[in-house]
Amino acid sequence: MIRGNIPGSFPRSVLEERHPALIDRVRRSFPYGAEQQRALDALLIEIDGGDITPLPEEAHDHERWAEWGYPHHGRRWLDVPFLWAESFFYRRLLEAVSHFGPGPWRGLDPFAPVKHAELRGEGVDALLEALHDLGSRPAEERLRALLLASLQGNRADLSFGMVPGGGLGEGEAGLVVDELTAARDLLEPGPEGAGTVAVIADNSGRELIADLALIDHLLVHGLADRVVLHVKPAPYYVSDAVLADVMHAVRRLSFGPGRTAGIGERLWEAIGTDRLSLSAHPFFCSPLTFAEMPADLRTELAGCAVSLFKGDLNYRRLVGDRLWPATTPFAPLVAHFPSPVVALRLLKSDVVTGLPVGTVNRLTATEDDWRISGAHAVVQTAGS
Ligand SMILES: O=P(O)(O)OC[C@H]1O[C@](O)(CO)[C@@H](O)[C@@H]1O
Repeated sequence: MIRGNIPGSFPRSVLEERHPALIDRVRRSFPYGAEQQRALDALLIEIDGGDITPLPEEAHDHERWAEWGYPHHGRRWLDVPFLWAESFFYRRLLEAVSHFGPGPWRGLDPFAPVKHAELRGEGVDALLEALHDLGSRPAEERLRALLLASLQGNRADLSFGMVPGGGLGEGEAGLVVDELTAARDLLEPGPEGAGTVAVIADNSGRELIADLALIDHLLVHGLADRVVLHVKPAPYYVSDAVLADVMHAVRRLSFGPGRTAGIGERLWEAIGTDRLSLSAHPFFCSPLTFAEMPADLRTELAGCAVSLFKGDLNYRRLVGDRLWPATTPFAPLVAHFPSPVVALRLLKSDVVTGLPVGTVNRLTATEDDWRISGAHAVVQTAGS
């Protein structure tokens, strides 16, 4: 189990450096009132070597977190499982800024300014242009490009596979595991039709726009009869998509150049007819792994033809947030999942599975931070 108590480790740097910096950034995002400022001060002190305190009893999800939090309350943030510590940190941050409170701050996304800046930025302009250009390429080529665009959505350079990898001769998009062909095979309709595809979203902005373009392609080309896009029910891990971000992204597409406007319009209509459904289950802001997901969500996902997992955090929750030897086979680790799986993931944390031994040796010999740098990626599949 990954924890933050190893000096020099990645999780430790997240808990000791990124989280305090994030509190600072949230303070600069909105002119919060004195009550919120005091609560942020208290959280800052607590995460700096203090003991974890539970949510206040009046919090709507106090009971749920009391259950999930047992037995971590009262321990140091560094000593509890990293996934739990990160999840609870975001929940506490929302508490500090009165996100669920009865007052005027209720519902304000503390990360909205960051998200909106990205949506207005040049990266999104470039992506929209690229999506327009992509429309003239053959459908088969487009699917591959869209899967790669979705994979690389949170990378700086979005040029559909033209991005150089980690300089290790990995070929397209820095892939250290490339099961794109198997992913496309899984998306082929069966004799009874294509069925429902679940997309487990990650970040808003560029990544979500690329995901939405992929979803449009699946619907237009009959690779999905219906798509369910699973987003977070509350702001989480800074840029993770919530429902409002989907709306902003669809509007951005609708007002985009050339063919991208058509993508936005089709998605708008698909939402209105439930061919594209939006879901925001509480599980997605919980500290649980997919092996522990509640029965209602498990039943829903079991009915899907394919579940497409985006990003690092979803990957950690899929295989378990553990220091697996990087050669541990991927498929058996996700055998608990009730539908076939496609994972599109940049490597941004210590959790890695399914790598060939030669690749692990090569990466270990040449780069200290290959697990966390985001320079490498995997497309992994399981199930049939
Ligand atoms: O947006 P992604 O791809 O899920 O990445 C988020 C990652 O960032 C971190 O929170 C580190 O800040 C990781 O722990 C996490 O897995």
